[in-house]
Amino acid sequence: MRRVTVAGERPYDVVIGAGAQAELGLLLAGTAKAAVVHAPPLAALAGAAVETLQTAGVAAEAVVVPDGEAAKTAAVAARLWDELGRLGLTRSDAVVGVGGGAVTDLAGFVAATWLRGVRVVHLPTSVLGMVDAAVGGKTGIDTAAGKNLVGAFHPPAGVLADTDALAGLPEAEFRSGLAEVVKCGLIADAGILDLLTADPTGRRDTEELVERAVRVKADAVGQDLYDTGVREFLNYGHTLGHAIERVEDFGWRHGEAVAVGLVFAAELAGQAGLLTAAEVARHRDLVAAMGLPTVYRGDWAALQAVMRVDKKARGATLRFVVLDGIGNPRILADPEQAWLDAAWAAVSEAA
Ligand SMILES: NC(=O)c1ccc[n+]([C@@H]2O[C@H](COP(=O)([O-])OP(=O)(O)OC[C@H]3O[C@@H](n4cnc5c(N)ncnc54)[C@H](O)[C@@H]3O)[C@@H](O)[C@H]2O)c1
Ligand SMILES: O=C(O)C(=O)C[C@@H](O)[C@H](O)[C@H](O)COP(=O)(O)O
Ligand SMILES: [Zn+2]
Repeated sequence: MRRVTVAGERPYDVVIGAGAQAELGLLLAGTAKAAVVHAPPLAALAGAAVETLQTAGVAAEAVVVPDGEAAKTAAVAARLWDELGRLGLTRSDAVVGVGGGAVTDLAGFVAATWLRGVRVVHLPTSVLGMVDAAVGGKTGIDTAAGKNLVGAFHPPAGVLADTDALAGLPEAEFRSGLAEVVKCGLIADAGILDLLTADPTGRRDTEELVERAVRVKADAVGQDLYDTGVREFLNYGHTLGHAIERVEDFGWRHGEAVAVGLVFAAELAGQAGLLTAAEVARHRDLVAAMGLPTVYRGDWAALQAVMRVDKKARGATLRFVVLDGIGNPRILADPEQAWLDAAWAAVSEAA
């Protein structure tokens, strides 16, 4: 089993490997009650988690929420608070999130807010959840204005990334998760880029890729839980990516939108003279080889309006994560409109 410790006020481990789920009973030993939150497609895995907990003496109950991004709404959060009330969940009890990033974001947010904070343990079941969403304590839901606009920083008590769960993950979801992996490679770990260049499917080296990406995330989060410094670099590709998700009414997969956002950010850095043409091409070629989109045709004015509510914006100042050379992220504030337009042209008009 691979283990990555996330530093902080209450450090916790991300356990990665086949059978990691079995550690759930140990993690929550002595807990009286747990609510196991999951969407319908993960009923079997959630059922197994409930059984593991019951065997460990925890009165666990499954609570079903809608699948995918539809779970990340205020209405669903309110229903979940009602469920926790019905179960009588107290401050010594716990919430368990079983599923992709949408479910762990919701479960984490509800745990952060219920009684002003109860423990949450995540059992991510998608690549994206394992490498990113379940780790680091960013929790949240969407609003009409955009992605993750309501939320809290609430680190989990533990993350069990059981790679056996990936057997049932649809191929498109697997690929989508790899967008966050290649993001980590581009901002911090050339080894990830080498592995994905050798096998762009990510199938040959899945566990190593998951561990490496988790290490990149843990390193940033351990230094900057509250997103005021180095953690912002984990948002590489997300300024346009989140805007695409919003404009598409959350019908695009997160990783697919981020993939286009990575190419856009590289083009922007090219315009700013921070990346060479070859480095920009490396972004596009690798993302394309991984079967992820590099092109998006849409309403540029609408996308720019949504980007203004990106969490990195400060007042009227738009701030983008860009690379000053591969592996060297920095913030680019208020880029020239001509650079933005040229980067947009490059992702929207590409043949
Ligand atoms: N909190 C964070 O730091 C953070 C980081 C990255 C992404 N996110 C959020 O995560 C969400 C995306 O997560 P996602 O890509 O996992 O999407 P998702 O949670 O919407 O899951 C995608 C689909 O895959 C299914 N699925 C998941 N695991 C499965 C399995 N093992 N077998 C069969 N089906 C399975 C789900 O039921 C769903 O239909 C977005 O809302 C994004 O904003 C959060
Ligand atoms: O953990 C972070 O910090 C990230 O930026 C990771 C992102 O991949 C993730 O999508 C996150 O949810 C985005 O956060 P937001 O603050 O831009 O909503
Ligand atoms: Zn993301």
